[in-house]
Amino acid sequence: MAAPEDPEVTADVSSAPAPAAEDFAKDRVAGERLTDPVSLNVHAAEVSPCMIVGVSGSGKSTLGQALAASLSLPFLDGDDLHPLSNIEKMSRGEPLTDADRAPWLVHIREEGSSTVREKQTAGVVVACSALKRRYRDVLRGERVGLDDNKGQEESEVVRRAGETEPGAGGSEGPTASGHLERPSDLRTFFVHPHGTRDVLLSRMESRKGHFFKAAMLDTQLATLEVPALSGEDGIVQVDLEHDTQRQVEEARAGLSKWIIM
Ligand SMILES: Nc1ncnc2c1ncn2[C@@H]1O[C@H](COP(=O)(O)OP(=O)(O)OP(=O)(O)O)[C@@H](O)[C@H]1O
Ligand SMILES: O=C(O)[C@H](O)[C@@H](O)[C@H](O)[C@H](O)CO
Repeated sequence: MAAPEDPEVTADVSSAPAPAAEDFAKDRVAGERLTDPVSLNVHAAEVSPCMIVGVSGSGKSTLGQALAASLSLPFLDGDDLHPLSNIEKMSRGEPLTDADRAPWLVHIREEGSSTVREKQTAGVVVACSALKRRYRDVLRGERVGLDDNKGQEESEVVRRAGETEPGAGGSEGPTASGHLERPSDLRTFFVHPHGTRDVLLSRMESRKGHFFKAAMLDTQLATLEVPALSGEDGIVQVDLEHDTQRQVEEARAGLSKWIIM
């Protein structure tokens, strides 16, 4: 995958402190669900993650796996990369805050870039809710503040975590371990399956054994900043009600505006 132009690097800093490695669910950490890596036939040096974003139950994992297979790229599921504390919180029916999501978003960006490096692929497809524009900016590798007005204490957590790591250049993004790539190294695109609350609710209610409670759908919808309406670059919206194969075709058609496939 290749992108013709670099996104602008933001000046502000933030993300949250990275939980220790052992805080992340060992059996969920990236790797076991990766598809076999095969490079795309592309003609430029840059590689690109493609993030499938949206509220719970919108079909991110289903579409992400299918799109990854279609593009012969590895797939990562953001749900597999949450710290255990986030899983426990969502299982109790409590929505995550910006401070809960910040280290997770940084971890996803890092896993995406390390997957590309290790598997030597032209990109990676990742399912991740990324409900707000600032979350997507973190996934783009930009330095942004995450602050959901939960009070000074959380803001402070986020601010401290965003302090530049020793040795990090002024234009480099935030990182749990101090080595996130510059945004231009790994340009990011977003595919959003978008549809109605009724369809989302019926999909979630028919899903058994998932940690996410259907009642939290409304908090997700209230939090969602619809990517196509947020003035962002690199956004493809697909119809939630279309079958997966059709969504893959829509996603590929949209991405072809920026990516040589
Ligand atoms: N295009 C589709 N048409 C009909 N059903 C679908 C489609 N895509 C996914 N589903 C179904 O909807 C449910 C949710 O899908 P999926 O788990 O992929 O969503 P998700 O956004 O990854 O959810 P979460 O973030 O909560 O894990 C599943 O039961 C899945 O089989
Ligand atoms: O941002 C969030 O609140 C969370 O990431 C959720 O969206 C879950 O990860 C997922 O969607 C549930 O399956």
